[in-house]
Amino acid sequence: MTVGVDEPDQRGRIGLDRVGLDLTGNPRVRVTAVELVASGWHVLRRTTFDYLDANGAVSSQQRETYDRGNGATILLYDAARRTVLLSRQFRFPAYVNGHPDGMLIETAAGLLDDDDPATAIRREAGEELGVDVGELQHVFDVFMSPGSVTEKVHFFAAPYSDASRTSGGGGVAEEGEEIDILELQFDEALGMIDDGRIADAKTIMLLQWAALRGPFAG
Ligand SMILES: Nc1nc2c(ncn2[C@@H]2O[C@H](COP(=O)(O)OP(=O)(O)O[C@H]3O[C@H](CO)[C@@H](O)[C@H](O)[C@@H]3O)[C@@H](O)[C@H]2O)c(=O)[nH]1
Ligand SMILES: [Mg+2]
Repeated sequence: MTVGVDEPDQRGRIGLDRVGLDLTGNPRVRVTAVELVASGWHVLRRTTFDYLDANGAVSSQQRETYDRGNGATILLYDAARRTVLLSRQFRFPAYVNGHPDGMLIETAAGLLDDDDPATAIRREAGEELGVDVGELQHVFDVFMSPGSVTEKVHFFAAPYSDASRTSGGGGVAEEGEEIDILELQFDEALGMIDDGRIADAKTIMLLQWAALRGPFAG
């Protein structure tokens, strides 16, 4: 028995070595082998596939992919007061790669786990920012790092108000989360992209969407 293959791992997963073998959407691609390189909190695979190029030649290629499941994120805004509600938390991968203290300012976000995107983002907005989200606006679905990471992130926006800030937020302590809640003027948040104080992709995308086509457009 191998954990994650035929015996559930710590997150209940099996069949981790079979993902991709049944793909049929692209007739130029035929997956021939999947190797589970590492299976920890997330999963690293090395996949071998035959690739038919534009000249008609077939080559065998390998790609490593990091699979952490899919995620969702949300911009919470108050259009009347021109504010947004963001989180700040320690992100080790950013810290180890040059961010001065690893304290990243982000839109609320989380992994879907077994939920659909809308359910997951309502859960995360409550856990992280203490907001009980009403009507949701779907913005777009994005592959954030398609050369190596499988993750697709579902983007949303929703209004918030004092009345919808129903709990303290702050994250789930048992999961090691410690999240500060930041309420910022929208124009200040945009300025923080320019000077690097906001350096998270999903957050920049949602703030720029809000300025271009969302609640602060025009
Ligand atoms: N023990 C352990 N815990 C981990 C590990 N990696 C993450 N965690 C924990 O797993 C939980 C994940 O929290 P979520 O809120 O569900 O996810 P997220 O990390 O905020 O992810 C969101 O932001 C990412 C970065 O922008 C997105 O990539 C992702 O899709 C999502 O939107 C956190 O408590 C985190 O500490 C690990 O390697 N080991
Ligand atoms: Mg999160």
